[in-house]
Amino acid sequence: MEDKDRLVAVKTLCDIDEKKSYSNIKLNYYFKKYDLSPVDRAFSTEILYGTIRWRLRIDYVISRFAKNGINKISPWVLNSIRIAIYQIFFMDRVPDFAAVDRSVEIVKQKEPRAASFTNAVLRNILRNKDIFNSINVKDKYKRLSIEYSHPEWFVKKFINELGEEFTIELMKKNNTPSELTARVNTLKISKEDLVKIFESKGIEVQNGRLHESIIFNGYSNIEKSYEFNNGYFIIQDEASMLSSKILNPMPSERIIDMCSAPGGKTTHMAQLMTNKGEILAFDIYEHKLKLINENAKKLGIDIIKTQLRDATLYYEDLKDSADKVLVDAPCSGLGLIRKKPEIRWNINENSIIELSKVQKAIINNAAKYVKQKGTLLYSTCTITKEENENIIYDFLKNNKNFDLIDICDYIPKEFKNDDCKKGFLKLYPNINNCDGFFIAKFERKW
Ligand SMILES: C[S@@+](CC[C@H](N)C(=O)[O-])C[C@H]1O[C@@H](n2cnc3c(N)ncnc32)[C@H](O)[C@@H]1O
Repeated sequence: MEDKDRLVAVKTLCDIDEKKSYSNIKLNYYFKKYDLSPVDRAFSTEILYGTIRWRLRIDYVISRFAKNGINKISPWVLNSIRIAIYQIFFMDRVPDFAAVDRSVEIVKQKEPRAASFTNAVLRNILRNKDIFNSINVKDKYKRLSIEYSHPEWFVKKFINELGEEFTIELMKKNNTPSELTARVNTLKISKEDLVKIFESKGIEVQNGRLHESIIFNGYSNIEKSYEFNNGYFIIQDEASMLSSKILNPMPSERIIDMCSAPGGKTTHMAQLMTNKGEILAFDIYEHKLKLINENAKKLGIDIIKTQLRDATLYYEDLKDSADKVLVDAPCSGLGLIRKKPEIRWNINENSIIELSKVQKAIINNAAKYVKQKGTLLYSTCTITKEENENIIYDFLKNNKNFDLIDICDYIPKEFKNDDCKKGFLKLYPNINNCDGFFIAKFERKW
């Protein structure tokens, strides 16, 4: 079959819309099914993520040419049109006619009667290319929402909380792909030795901003490498690494990780503990616990004990039992929009409220497992107040035996701001060039 790369992008987009599939999982599934070459995979990936990122802006253009409105267009046809528009406006190397013709061909495969409509809409857009840059909407929030392709509630919420200039910078950054960052597994190899191996293989890596972090320069197949499969490194963002570093687990301590899968932080803590001590790692999904065990095995770690537990429930057997407890809570993930651009379309203000209830339940249980003078760390990969500041201040109100503690010593200058003295750190992609993240550390006083 011809042009499998674009077909894969359309199929993945339809699965995301209709079955709420995860983009990365579906994309990999279709890569294998259609046996795509590395070059085709890169092309599909660019079209897919670009189209998801710019969906609202693209749909605005379509809506100006589709007489009966965008809602009347079937997902197959709509997504075929969307990918063509992405190529026309964002990919200089693709000739306009190729973008149009290929999408018309894809439409023909499933809905031949819609081919002439697709052709007409796309050719009309080509004749009126200026429209992409003339967003004819008076309302400021709506206009910014279209211009930067983020939901309107997101624009309003963050302009109210962080100001217009900051929110625009945040959205601009969210629309750029992130670097591929990895954590060197110092239990198996030093950073210097791993970098030397990569250099000898012509794989470009840069030193990261943390002792154990490195950054790959555009190498997309790194997870197929011998070094990855032998556990010399794991893919992880620096913001996520900071969470374990700030908790500062020590060899021979007993740690509880309340929400641990797939084990990025659990295995990092084990690494910081030089694989000595004990980590109880919980998750609510059995299949996700398997991922932790697989990761730990690959990384040469044997101090992690995975257990199927619901962190919103209280377990008497764990009372006062841990030196340190990590709550890396399930959250809206709005700090990860660069890596998972669809998050912005799947989350709304109600889901944030629902998640904050789960987060409250988890942190309050976690506190009961901390020994006297022990520590509790709360983190999320999101930037909403509801899931971060509100949670920790509510927690302090209900747990008078805990205090926030200064975390400045653990934070390199590129990530630091004055809040570290108060005991927390909020990271933004546009400021810190990492995932959006929140970390707060408490000590149990009595
Ligand atoms: C942010 S992720 C954790 C990421 C992990 N700490 C890491 O660094 O790789 C949140 C995890 O919480 C799990 N989870 C959601 N609800 C839970 C619950 N009630 N109890 C325990 N785990 C839960 C999810 O399955 C998910 O794996």
